[in-house]
Amino acid sequence: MENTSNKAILLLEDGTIFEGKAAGFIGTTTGEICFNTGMTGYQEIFTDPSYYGQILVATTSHIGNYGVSDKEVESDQVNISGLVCKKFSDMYSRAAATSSLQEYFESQKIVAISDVDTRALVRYIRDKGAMNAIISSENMSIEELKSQLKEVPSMEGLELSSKVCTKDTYYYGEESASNKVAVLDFGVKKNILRCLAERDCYLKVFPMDATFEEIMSWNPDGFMLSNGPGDPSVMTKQIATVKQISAAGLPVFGICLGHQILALSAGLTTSKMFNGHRGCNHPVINVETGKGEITSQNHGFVVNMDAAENDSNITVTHKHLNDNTLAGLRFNDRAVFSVQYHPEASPGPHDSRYLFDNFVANIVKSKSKIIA
Ligand SMILES: NC(=O)CC[C@H](N)C(=O)O
Repeated sequence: MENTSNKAILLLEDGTIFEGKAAGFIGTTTGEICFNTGMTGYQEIFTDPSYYGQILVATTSHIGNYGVSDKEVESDQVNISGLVCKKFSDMYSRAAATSSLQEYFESQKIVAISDVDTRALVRYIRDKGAMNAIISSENMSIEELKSQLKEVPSMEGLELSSKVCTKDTYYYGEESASNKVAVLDFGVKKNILRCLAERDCYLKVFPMDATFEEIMSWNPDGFMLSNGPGDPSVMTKQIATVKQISAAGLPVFGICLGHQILALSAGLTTSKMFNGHRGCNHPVINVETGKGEITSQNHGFVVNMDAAENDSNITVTHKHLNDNTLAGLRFNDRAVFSVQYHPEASPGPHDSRYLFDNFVANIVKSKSKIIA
């Protein structure tokens, strides 16, 4: 059934329908539905590679009102598969903006639906848990959309990093910097690279299937394991490479998917959460210092707490204060640590930036030991 109005439909896997208005590119899109509670930073969210394959519901009521800017991207493309929002602004107001969100979505073929009761939708998903969904602004036949939706694979068991990670190695930062960090790219956010380069690090970014030998031949001083989309438990090859990396005796820092892969490489397990954590005001406690941190988060899987707490070589360093899930860990016998959240968060919060300082301090310490 062709759409002759500007109507759009959001259909959830369990048959629930939300109606709204077409925004962005006119078309049909599918993915796992999730919600982000951040009040700002929509362009950084849309371009975060960890959102690949997901339909995002923005709980903040205005999207598009400050336009988009070439400088506020976490990667070179929009990675969400679609957007659901309340008000999709036709107008934007900001001197630094380079175009409107509508133009940006049209150019990247991103389908959106606006004028949805996002409060009701989020409450619904929160009660029912993560599920797949389809948005269409071109086809109004519920039966056709239902059969298209049935073909969409579940996020559980899905490897998605290969869709977004670099295909070729590249360098980032100043070659004259004091520290060489090898970044294993599972879908890295640009701000992770910026945070390291700002701290006197020269980076070589490797594709996710790079071997340990290839990475070591660059002679790095430390390793960054990046964020990324999909289910970490099926990334067998990367888990094995990370096991070799963490045994190399050099400092390692893992963020989000990198944290999960590091945990799996140590024999811990991960599970799919009923609802993920996505927003920029997630409270975490640093168990070792007793200090609270407000963090930006975006994850749908989590490292299981019990096995981590019972592992004699692992210390759980951070916990999420809303649900007590594992938010950070370190190895007891080496300078290897990781967090489930985003210390590189842009536009913020910046409470956890100290983790980059700790990582670089570990590198400096490890180099001085090697020289001594
Ligand atoms: N931001 C990330 O790296 C996300 C990790 C993983 N894909 C998850 O959803 O839990």
